[in-house]
Amino acid sequence: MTLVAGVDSSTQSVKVVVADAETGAVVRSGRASHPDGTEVSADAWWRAYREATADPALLAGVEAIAVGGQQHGMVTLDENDTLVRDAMLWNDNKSAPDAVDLIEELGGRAEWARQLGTVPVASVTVTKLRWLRRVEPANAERTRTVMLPHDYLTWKLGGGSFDPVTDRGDASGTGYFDATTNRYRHDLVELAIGHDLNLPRVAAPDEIVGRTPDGIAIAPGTGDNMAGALALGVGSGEAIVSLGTSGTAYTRADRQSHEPTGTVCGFADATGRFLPLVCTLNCARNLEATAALLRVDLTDFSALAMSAPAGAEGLTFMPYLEGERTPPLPQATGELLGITRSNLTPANLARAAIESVLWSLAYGIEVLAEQTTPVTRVTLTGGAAQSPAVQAIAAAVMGRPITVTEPFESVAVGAARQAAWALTGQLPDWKVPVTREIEPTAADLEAHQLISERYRTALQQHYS
Ligand SMILES: Nc1ncnc2c1ncn2[C@@H]1O[C@H](COP(=O)(O)OP(=O)(O)O)[C@@H](O)[C@H]1O
Ligand SMILES: O=C(CO)[C@@H](O)[C@H](O)COP(=O)(O)O
Repeated sequence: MTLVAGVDSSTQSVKVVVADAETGAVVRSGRASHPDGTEVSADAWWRAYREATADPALLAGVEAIAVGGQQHGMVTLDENDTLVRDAMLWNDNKSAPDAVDLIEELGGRAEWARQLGTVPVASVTVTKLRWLRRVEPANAERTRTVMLPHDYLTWKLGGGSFDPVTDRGDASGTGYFDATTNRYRHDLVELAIGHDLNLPRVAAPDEIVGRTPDGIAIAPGTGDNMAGALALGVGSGEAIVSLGTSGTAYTRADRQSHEPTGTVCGFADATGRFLPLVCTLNCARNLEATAALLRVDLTDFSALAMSAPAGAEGLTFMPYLEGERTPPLPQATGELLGITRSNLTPANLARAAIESVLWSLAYGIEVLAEQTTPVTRVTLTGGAAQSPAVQAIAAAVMGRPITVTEPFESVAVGAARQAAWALTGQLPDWKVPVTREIEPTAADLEAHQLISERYRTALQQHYS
């Protein structure tokens, strides 16, 4: 059996899978945690990867490897290739004012959307470069190279034996790469940080970019959402919804999107096409926080939520506990609305927490659908997609048929699939493990209307 490995270096943890290159069946896996916080040393990810792969049996016999990584994080290196400072992650909001400045300097939101397909928000790397220049000018001055989290790990895997590389998918989230021409926009790097920087070479998706010291072939890797898309395959009319630290919803497209409000990010996928995507900052951790408040574990939290009626008897949980990216409310905080003496129950609160994070993504899907093609089906992935309540409530909040897969590490498996592609020269035909299809009932469709209207109104009234 030919073995390949895939790595998911995401916000909260690193997961490594080893799979059969022909079928994609996972034969071994490992994981380790990442430090908390929105600024993290890139070396902590490397240490976590080494911890996850410490058992020599894990990677024994593996012929190729690739990394899928959390998007956008700014990793800066000086002229000696030493880290300048901790990486600023996609969920660090400090560069929100820098996003506003950069939008204005290029001529407004519509102009960014026209030129790059993405309107910068604090998540996007280009705004972090500007933040560095504004807040830490000495660090900006020292910076010679900028790369993304997956680029750094890929480079570390090779032991520095090749120049840094990236791929078109992850590069498309930097705010200084044009995925239509497949060229970097060095002018935007200069606009942001004040001087030009070395940027990783954009490798082809099926390229072997180097080897580990043990001789394992290294594929270019990609962003975590692009790797997830590679594992799940995005069918026509389908949106994938990933419920991890971030909530994301994305579809597949043959052309770049130019959505001028910035709700849809015009990213590229890992195969040469496009991956229009909507991302929220408040997702699985809101559920964790609510479960902690209710003093229940995630299993009991799920049961509690399912014991409440759809709509949580009017309890409305505005989910912006960490500010928000979509809609762009970086300074917002959450609110609990519509509280009455009778509806303030643990069950309704659990249900409202789930309805709210799913509603944010349902709202994003409506905008995605307007920009691309009608969305007729939603596939759930990511940690919180394992919750039975999330699965059941998704049909009501999204108002669409929901596909739920068996628990599987889609990002790591997608990275492994890219590794198999680079190794064999052919993108292998791996099966997606579907568990079940949930058709929305008439009651779900009614709940969908009610929840959409209630949350839309609350957003307009309380956050505009
Ligand atoms: N059964 C569950 N119910 C709700 N949340 C869950 C469940 N299982 C895992 N999670 C949450 O999923 C998150 C991890 O998902 P993951 O997709 O691995 O995130 P990331 O890729 O951002 O690190 C954690 O916040 C965890 O609490
Ligand atoms: O910023 C985005 C997408 O634009 C996030 O989706 C990050 O890529 C982090 O992903 P997770 O760690 O939540 O999977």
